[in-house]
Amino acid sequence: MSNVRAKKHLGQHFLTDRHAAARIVGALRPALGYDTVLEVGPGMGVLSELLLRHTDYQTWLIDIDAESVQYLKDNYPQLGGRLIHGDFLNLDFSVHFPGKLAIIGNFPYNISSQILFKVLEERDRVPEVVGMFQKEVAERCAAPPGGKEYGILSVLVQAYYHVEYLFTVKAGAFNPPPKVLSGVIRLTRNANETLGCDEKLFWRVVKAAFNQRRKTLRNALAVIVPKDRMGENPLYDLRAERLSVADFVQLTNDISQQL
Ligand SMILES: C[S@@+](CC[C@H](N)C(=O)[O-])C[C@H]1O[C@@H](n2cnc3c(N)ncnc32)[C@H](O)[C@@H]1O
Repeated sequence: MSNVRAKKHLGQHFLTDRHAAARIVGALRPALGYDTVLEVGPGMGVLSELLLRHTDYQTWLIDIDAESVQYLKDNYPQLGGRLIHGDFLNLDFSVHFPGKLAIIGNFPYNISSQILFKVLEERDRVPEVVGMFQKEVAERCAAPPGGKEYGILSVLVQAYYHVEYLFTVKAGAFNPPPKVLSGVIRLTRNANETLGCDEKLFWRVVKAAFNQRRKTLRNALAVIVPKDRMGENPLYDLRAERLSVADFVQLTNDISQQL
């Protein structure tokens, strides 16, 4: 079977380091309460092969690339309808996945943020994510308040998931090698399903706060609530990067009362 030709526009860098592949797959914990694992972007199946050895969950694959899908069909005929040719970003979860599922992947780096936002949309059916991203993106997801990596992605991901940075993977572990380092992270859904505030407003507040991250929140959030109605909450005198998720929840509740 000939190999899949790597296509740059689809972010195709195939992992050749089997030790790293085993660590990624080994980071899944089906005991968290799922019996399905969806791999996004399986390519030539370096992770899929390991996933398919497990009997405590059922493995599904989705890849946008017709050549990869044909390769996987030829090599893993047992997958049948669990191999989807399509765009993960347009996947309708309710069609295939009535229950909870974990998501895993060595994700295409050109659409990292969109993948994370799709996961956030589906957060109530996705208790766990194990994934490889460009190292900077993985670090942004895990970043604590206070630093320059801490931003919209950090707050929104951490609002719903506990984030662990697991390990770094060098460029030489791939064919062709990417220009950047990669980082593997694990996300575990928080026990609390809701944040304790108006969540739509929370998202607006977080985005507005970081859109003008050099300003204090009193200035940055004036697009949502007029300054003269902001009250005395001392959080308004800080910049976005100083606030924890709990602070953003508190601020959202404060703003809700003023609107
Ligand atoms: C970095 S490669 C990883 C391949 C393989 N998992 C590995 O580790 O060697 C990313 C894979 O994602 C696929 N891909 C790119 N965009 C996608 C999308 N929107 N939906 C599903 N798969 C996508 C590519 O075709 C490619 O197979």
